[in-house]
Amino acid sequence: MDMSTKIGEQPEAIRRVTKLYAKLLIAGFALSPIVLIAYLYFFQDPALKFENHLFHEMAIAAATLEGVFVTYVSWRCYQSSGEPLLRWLTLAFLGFTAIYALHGAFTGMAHHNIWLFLLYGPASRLAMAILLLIGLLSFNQEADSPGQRAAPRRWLIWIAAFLLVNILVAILAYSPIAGNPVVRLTMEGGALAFSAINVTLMLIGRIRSPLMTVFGISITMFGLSSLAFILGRPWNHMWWLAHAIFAGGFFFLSYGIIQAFHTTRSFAKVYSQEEMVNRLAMAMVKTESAIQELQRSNQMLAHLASTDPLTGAANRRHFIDRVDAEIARAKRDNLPFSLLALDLDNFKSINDHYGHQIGDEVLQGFVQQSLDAIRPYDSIARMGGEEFMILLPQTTMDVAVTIGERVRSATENAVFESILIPKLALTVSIGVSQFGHDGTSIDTIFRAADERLYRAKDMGRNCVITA
Ligand SMILES: Nc1nc2c(ncn2[C@@H]2O[C@H](COP(=O)(O)OP(=O)(O)OP(=O)(O)O)[C@@H](O)[C@H]2O)c(=O)[nH]1
Repeated sequence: MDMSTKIGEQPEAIRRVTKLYAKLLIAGFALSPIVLIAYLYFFQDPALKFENHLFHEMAIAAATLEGVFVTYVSWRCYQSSGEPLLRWLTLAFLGFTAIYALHGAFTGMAHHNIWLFLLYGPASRLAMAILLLIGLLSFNQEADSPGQRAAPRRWLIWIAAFLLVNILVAILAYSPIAGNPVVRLTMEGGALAFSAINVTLMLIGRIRSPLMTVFGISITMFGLSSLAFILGRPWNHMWWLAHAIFAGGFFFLSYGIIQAFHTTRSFAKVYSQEEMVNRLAMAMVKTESAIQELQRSNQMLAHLASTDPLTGAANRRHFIDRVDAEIARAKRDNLPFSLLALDLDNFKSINDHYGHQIGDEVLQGFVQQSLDAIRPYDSIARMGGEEFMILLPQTTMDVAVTIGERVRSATENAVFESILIPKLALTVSIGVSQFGHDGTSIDTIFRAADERLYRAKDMGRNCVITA
């Protein structure tokens, strides 16, 4: 076997054939009761009966309990998702249970008034088929608001409607037309027709999420059970088979409800490929934005860790890293670079005269002025207090002096806009060193620049010293 063949890379023909096969399987499964119906129709004597009241009562009691349980689980799903389809499913189960229970309850009345016993069956299936069709028509409609979901009024109106149906069926059972075959056939045929419409609409609408497929198969079974009820007669085998087919559909649909309950609580959306792809895409977008956010935070942290918070200049540690890198580069490419050590003159007196706040603003203004005076690839760092350093890559001493001079005169002539105090005299003393000329280690070039800075101070400040 070729292990390199990946999923999704199957030949088109196989893909198509297997898809068609899957569709046929679903259709075959949904329609399989036809075989049983046909078997009884052609090979069984319709006069054969199994009239067992107790068995019927017990079966319908079990069906009623099942109906109550499925109604409850659907209702819980609806409360959670607000999906209109689930509201209608809940009502369909509730209506069916409320009406069908009487079919069981009146089993004993079968000999007294057969219609009182019989008509509740088709009535319950008709009500359920109508509600299930309305449910399908609400497929993918917007979810009900939490307020709408909880409102008891709606539910009470529906319960009243189902009780009214029960009363109407009783009235019908005692009316002269009760025995007219049209009555039962209209109800049972109606249930069959609504189920057929339901499945047809699903096929036309190409609604085929896995749970909706369960829905479609169940509705097909409900339709077929109505067909069997039409063909059957009370207590004969076709009639019992009809019960069994209906129960099969009911159980299968309840399986779908339970799946919804354990996953999204939304019948239409659970397991839908579209939904899963959407969720995956949403998760990916979230992950991506989280990663971007993380990267931004990391950059921010790196920036904070490497800059002086007051002036925005690099801090001492970061500057040392840069100089180290520059030393490595200079050694490798045999290129010069220079350093300026700067110290603001008589800065203490600025603080003393104008206050610390103004002193801070002067420091910030000085960094901005210096950035304007140096080249884009030069960098300035605050080494502490009012001491700064400038790294001048690929720069010899004479160029460094020119740049230092530019910084010095810019400082001397600066009018710090943020400062409202006129005639604030600010000057800077600068010592220059050059890698190679003054040594090849960070210590020696730092020391050389510092020594020249002190000499500049000694020589009366506001000057650039190189030796
Ligand atoms: N406003 C402000 N002042 C600072 C800051 N860091 C250090 N200083 C002040 O900078 C002054 C440095 O004074 P000194 O070291 O005596 O030097 P100077 O007054 O600049 O005199 P010379 O360097 O000899 O020209 C001190 O008054 C410090 O308080 C700061 O972040 N903000």
